[in-house]
Amino acid sequence: MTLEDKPGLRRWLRQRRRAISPVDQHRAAQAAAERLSALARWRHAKRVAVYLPADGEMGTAAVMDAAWQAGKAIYLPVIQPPRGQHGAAAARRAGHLVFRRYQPRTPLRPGLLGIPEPVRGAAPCLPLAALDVLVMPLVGFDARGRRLGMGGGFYDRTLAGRNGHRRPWRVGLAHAIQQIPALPEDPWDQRLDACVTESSTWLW
Ligand SMILES: Nc1nc2c(c(=O)[nH]1)N(C=O)[C@@H](CNc1ccc(C(=O)N[C@@H](CCC(=O)O)C(=O)O)cc1)CN2
Ligand SMILES: Nc1ncnc2c1ncn2[C@@H]1O[C@H](COP(=O)(O)OP(=O)(O)OP(=O)(O)O)[C@@H](O)[C@H]1O
Repeated sequence: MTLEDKPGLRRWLRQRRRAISPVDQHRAAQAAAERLSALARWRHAKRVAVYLPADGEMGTAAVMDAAWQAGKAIYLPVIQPPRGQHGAAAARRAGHLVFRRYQPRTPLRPGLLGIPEPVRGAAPCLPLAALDVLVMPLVGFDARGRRLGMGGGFYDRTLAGRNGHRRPWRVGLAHAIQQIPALPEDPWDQRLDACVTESSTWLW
């Protein structure tokens, strides 16, 4: 495997992430939540998008509890297939994300790729530009803020073409073992503004 091989890197990093024990997962998520809560951009944010962890991703329960307690509104990503099309295959090809409000009692249902999402109608949608902070899940990141995701291209497509607009601050949340020296970068890849792990805070 070379560092240019995104699918190989993804498999290897996902395996490492899944191998973290539940106790270590919990400890790491607490530590990462404290680090994130200390950042000024986070403290000043009123509307934040988070994710529900899957496949060993850094946990977000502590982050969400802290956000609710601080009076922030939380939003979760919902996969949208391209206009006029349906199903997981269409979503994978050209889908993007919208963000739905999530409160402690909002009903969830598995979305097109199996990750739970607030059900339609139960929660209002917010345009990306109205979010102050976008907490992004990731498979890998490097020392320059490049991000490797699960491979759907959803965050990349959702953020594409928004560089001149008001845009949320993009912070990755990850385990330290997800950092690698240098990731390959494709022209459509969207970089992180910051990344928080259980042991470090990176600001770019
Ligand atoms: N927690 C979390 N939520 C998220 C993302 C994410 O990366 N993490 N996404 C970031 O884009 C979007 C979902 N993207 C996804 C991309 C690929 C797979 C995936 O490959 N899942 C299975 C196969 C499931 C299937 O095909 O039905 C797998 O793990 O192999 C899942 C979600 C929105 N929500
Ligand atoms: N702005 C875009 N316009 C069109 N296609 C895009 C765009 N961004 C990404 N894609 C497509 O999405 C696919 C997956 O991209 P990539 O492997 O970089 O995903 P990822 O960053 O790992 O996933 P995610 O953002 O969902 O976490 C690529 O094949 C690419 O063609």
